[in-house]
Amino acid sequence: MPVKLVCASHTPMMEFIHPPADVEAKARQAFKDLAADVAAYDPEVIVLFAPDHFNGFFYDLMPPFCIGLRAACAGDWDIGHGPLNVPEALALDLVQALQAEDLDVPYSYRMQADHGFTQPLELLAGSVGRYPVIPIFINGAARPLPPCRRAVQLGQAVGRFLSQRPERVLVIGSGGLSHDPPTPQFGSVPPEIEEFLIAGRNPTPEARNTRQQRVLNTGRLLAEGKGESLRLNAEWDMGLIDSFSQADMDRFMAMTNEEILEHGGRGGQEIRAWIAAFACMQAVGEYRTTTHYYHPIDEWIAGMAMVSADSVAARKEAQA
Ligand SMILES: O=C(O)CCc1cccc(O)c1O
Ligand SMILES: [Fe+2]
Repeated sequence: MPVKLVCASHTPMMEFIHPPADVEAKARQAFKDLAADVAAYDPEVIVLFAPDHFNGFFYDLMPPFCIGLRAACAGDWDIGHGPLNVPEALALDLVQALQAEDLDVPYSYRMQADHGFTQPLELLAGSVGRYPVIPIFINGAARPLPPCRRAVQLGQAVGRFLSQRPERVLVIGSGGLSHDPPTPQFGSVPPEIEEFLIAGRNPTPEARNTRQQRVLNTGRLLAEGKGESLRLNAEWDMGLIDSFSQADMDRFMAMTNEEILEHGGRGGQEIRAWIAAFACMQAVGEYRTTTHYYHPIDEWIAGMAMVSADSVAARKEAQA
């Protein structure tokens, strides 16, 4: 029944390209401090909302959401390998609880979890397999995207399910405040890239490397004030954090894809993961947030933020 939330940006570029040393040190320390909080909380299960980046989900069958009943690391950016520790019976119960609420949620017995999932598990939970985790994919990359209000509704329904459960739960939302990585967009790319977007699972190491170099190059250019990618937008990001802190779900129910793209860039669409996570938290009860970190880090193409939330009831108990 107790639920704690952590939402954080991800950026697999962390091990490959470096911002000024003091910026990097503070970001890493903030992740370490949060990981210590997570270890102290000692979750019995993690519910992880995260996007994919054409590593595990493709246009041959693109769901708006997907609950992993079994899942393994996709292997992109060399983060994590092998299976996630999914509590299969509990995940199946969740699917059925959502169905009972008329939410037609897709599920998978062979989900590939990319860095959207694996990086927060490594940074916040110590390793991919450390705690039982129910991975919930939210499409934030493949247009047409599910409306933000669907992420609110999904999150709330997951929260209602968790309210009925005895486990100590950590809810994680992974990804995007403002950032604009060079993820190819169907409709404006040549046929061979379209083919990749439709059926590009399990690429060769060479293909993976080519893609990653392109992302790293975009980071280099952004840090030099060059390139095509949208600048990071601290004002937009702080506004989002503020809305989450106020549990302003009305804003997210009405948030449009165009608005996100304009202010937050292509990667900004990943905000759906935070939206679902906070909607989940809100359905469990009143909460208070703590902003642990924010800094726009060009080299990492990330409005890098870390925010946690604890339920007011749990805080009162802790004080008593
Ligand atoms: O691998 C990719 O295609 C994109 C990697 C990537 C980079 C910066 C921020 C992100 O959120 C992200 O996902
Ligand atoms: Fe991402």
